[in-house]
Amino acid sequence: MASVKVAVRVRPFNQRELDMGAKAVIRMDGKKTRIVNLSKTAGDVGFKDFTFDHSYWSFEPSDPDFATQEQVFEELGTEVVASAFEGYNACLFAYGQTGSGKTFTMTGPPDDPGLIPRICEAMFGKMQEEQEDKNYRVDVSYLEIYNEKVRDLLASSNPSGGLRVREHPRQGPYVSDLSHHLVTCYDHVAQLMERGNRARCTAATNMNDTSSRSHAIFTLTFRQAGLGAEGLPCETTSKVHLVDLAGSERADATGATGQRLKEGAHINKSLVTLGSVISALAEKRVGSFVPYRDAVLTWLLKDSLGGNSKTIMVAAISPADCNYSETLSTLRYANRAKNIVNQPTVNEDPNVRLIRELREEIYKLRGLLGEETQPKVLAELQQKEAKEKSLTAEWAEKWRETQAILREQQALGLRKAGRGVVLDSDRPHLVAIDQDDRLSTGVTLYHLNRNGDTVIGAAEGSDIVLPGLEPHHCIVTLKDGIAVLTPKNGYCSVDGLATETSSRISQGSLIGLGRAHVLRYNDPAEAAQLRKEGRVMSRSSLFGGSTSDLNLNVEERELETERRRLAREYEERKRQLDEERRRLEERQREAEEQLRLREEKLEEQRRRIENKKEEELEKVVEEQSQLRILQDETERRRALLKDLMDQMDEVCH
Ligand SMILES: Nc1ncnc2c1ncn2[C@@H]1O[C@H](COP(=O)(O)OP(=O)(O)OP(=O)(O)O)[C@@H](O)[C@H]1O
Repeated sequence: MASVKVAVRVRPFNQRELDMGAKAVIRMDGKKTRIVNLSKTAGDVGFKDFTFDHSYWSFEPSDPDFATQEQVFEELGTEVVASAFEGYNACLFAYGQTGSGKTFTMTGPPDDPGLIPRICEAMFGKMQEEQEDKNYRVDVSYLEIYNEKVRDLLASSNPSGGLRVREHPRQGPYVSDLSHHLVTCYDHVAQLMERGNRARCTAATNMNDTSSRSHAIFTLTFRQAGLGAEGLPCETTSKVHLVDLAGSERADATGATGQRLKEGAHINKSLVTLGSVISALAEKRVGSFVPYRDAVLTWLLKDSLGGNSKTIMVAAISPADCNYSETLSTLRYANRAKNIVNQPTVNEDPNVRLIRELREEIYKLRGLLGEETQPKVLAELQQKEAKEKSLTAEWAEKWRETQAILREQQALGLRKAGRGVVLDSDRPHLVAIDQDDRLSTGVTLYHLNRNGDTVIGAAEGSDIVLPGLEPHHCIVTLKDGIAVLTPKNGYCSVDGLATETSSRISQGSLIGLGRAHVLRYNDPAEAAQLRKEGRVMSRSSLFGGSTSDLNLNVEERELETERRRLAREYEERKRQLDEERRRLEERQREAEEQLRLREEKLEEQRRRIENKKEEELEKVVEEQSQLRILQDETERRRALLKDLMDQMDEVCH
C-alpha cells in the first residue's frame, strides 16, 4: 500500500501579472502551503493552510529557499527512477490552471530541463552503470488526449476519429495501434520527446500564448532482466507514465470562445472525471463506484489512481491574487489526492515467476529424497527439473533475441553533419517522404526483410503499413543483394515511370505508391560499391539530390530521364529474354529427359523380347533334338523290323 505523494510548486509572477501589479497570495514554510485571501470578509481568518509531501517555493530565484528544477528532480524524479528499477509502475502527473507551470516542471526549457528529461537521462545513466549484470529493453510512446480523442504524437499520421482505447483483461487499458519506439540511449528519447512536443496541439488563449490545450502522456516501458543468486532468472516490467495535463481553469476565465470553448468543455470533462475519481478513491468508501471509464484520461490512468502504481502528483500554482480562486481549487484538489492509496506490486515476468516457483519445489523435493529413493518423488523431481530447464532456456533465448534487436537498433546510426542530422543504416531500407501531409515532420525508415519479401500495403499485418494504399499494394523482394519491386494490386512507379511488372530497384530509386506515398530505396552496400567505383549518382531526390542535380537544366533532366527510361527498358527486355531463354532451356532439358526414359523403356522391351526369343529357340532346338532322337529310334526299330521280316521270309522259304 502506498499513498499518492503530492507536491505543490508555485512559480514566479508572469509578465501579465506583473503588468497588472499583482500581489502574492502564497506563502510556504517547509511542507506547508498557505493561501491568503486579500479580499477577506469580516469573520474570515483570511488564509487557508495545507500540508503536502513537498511545498516547492519557486517564486523568486534570489530567495535562499528557491526550489530549482534540480531539487524537484532530486526529491521527486529520483523516486520515479528507483520505482522503475525496483519493478514497480510509476506515474507522475502535473495538475494546475493554464500557465501555472506544469510544462515547466514536467518538460522545462532546454537550458533548465524538467522532470521528464531528467528522469529519462537518469534511467539511461543507471542502465549504463549496471549494464554488465543486466539486460534492458526500453520503449517509448507519447500520446495526446484532445477533445476526448487520442492522438499518437510520434506517428506520421493519425485516424481522424482518434485512436481507440481498449482494455486487456490482465494488462488493463491501452491505446490500440499506438506506436511504441524502441530506444537505446537518452539522445534517442530526447529526439522522440522533441518530435512529440512539436506535434502537440497548442493554441493561443488570452491567458497564455503557448498554452497547451491537451493532456499529454509520455510513457516509458522499462524491462530489465538478469540472473540473480544461483543463476535464477529475474525479469520485471515497469510502466512509467509522465503526464502533463491541460489547464484546469474555467473556460470563461480564459476568454475562450468557439473551438477553444469546445476544447475547454472536453478538457473539463476529463478533469471533472479526474476529480470524481480522486474523490471516490480519497473517500475510501468500500465498494464505491470509481468512474474511470467516464473519460479517456482516467481510463488510461486507471492503474496510476488507486491501482498498481507508485504515483506522484505535482500541483502547479500561480502566486498572484488574480488567480486566487483557481489556486485555491487546485490546492483542494491536491489535498484530496493525498488520501488516495495505491497497491503497487513488483511486476515480475510470469515465466520467471514460474521458474522461481519450480526451483523452490525442486529444492523441497530434493530434501525429501532419503537414502532410499522413492520412485514417485524421483519422477516428480525429474519432471520439474526438465520443465525448469526448458523454461530457463526459452527465457535466455528470448533475451538473446532482444539483445540482437537492440544491437540492430543501434546500427541505425544518427549522426550530426553540420546543422543536419543523418539517419543511417547498414541494411537495405526505404525512407518515406510524406508528400501529402504537409504538417508531418520527421523521417520514417523501413528496413526490408533480408533475403525475402517485404509486403507493403494498407492491410494490418503487412510488413510496412501505409494508409491510403491497397491492402496488398506491392512487394519488395531482396535476394542476393538485388531488390525487385513487384506491384500487386496498386499503382506503383519507379523514378517517375509507372510499372505493372516486376522492376529492379537500385540505390536511390524513388518508388511512388498510390497517390500519396513516395519512398526512396537505399542500399548501403550498393552505394558503397558505387562510391568505390567512383560513380556519381545523379538522381534528384528530396534526400539524395546533389548540387550537380540541382544545376541540371531542363533539357539535361529530360535527357537524363530518357536515358534512364531506355536503360530500364533495356534491363527489362534483357530480363525478359533471359527468362525466355531459361524457359526454353528448361523445356529442352525436359524433352531430353523424356527421350532418354523412352529409350530406356524400349531397350528394356527389346531385351525382354530377345530373351523370350532365345528361350523359344532353345525350346525348338530341344524339341528338334527330341524329334531327331525319336526319328533315330524309329529308324532303328524300322531296321530291326525289316531284319526280322527278312529273317522270317528266309525261314518261310
Ligand atoms: N518554476 C518556474 N520558474 C520559472 N518560470 C516558470 C516556472 N514555472 C512556470 N514558469 C513560466 O511560466 C510560464 C507558464 O508556464 P507553463 O507553460 O509551464 O504553464 P502550464 O501550466 O504548462 O500551462 P499550460 O496549461 O498552458 O500548458 C512559462 O513562461 C514558464 O517559463
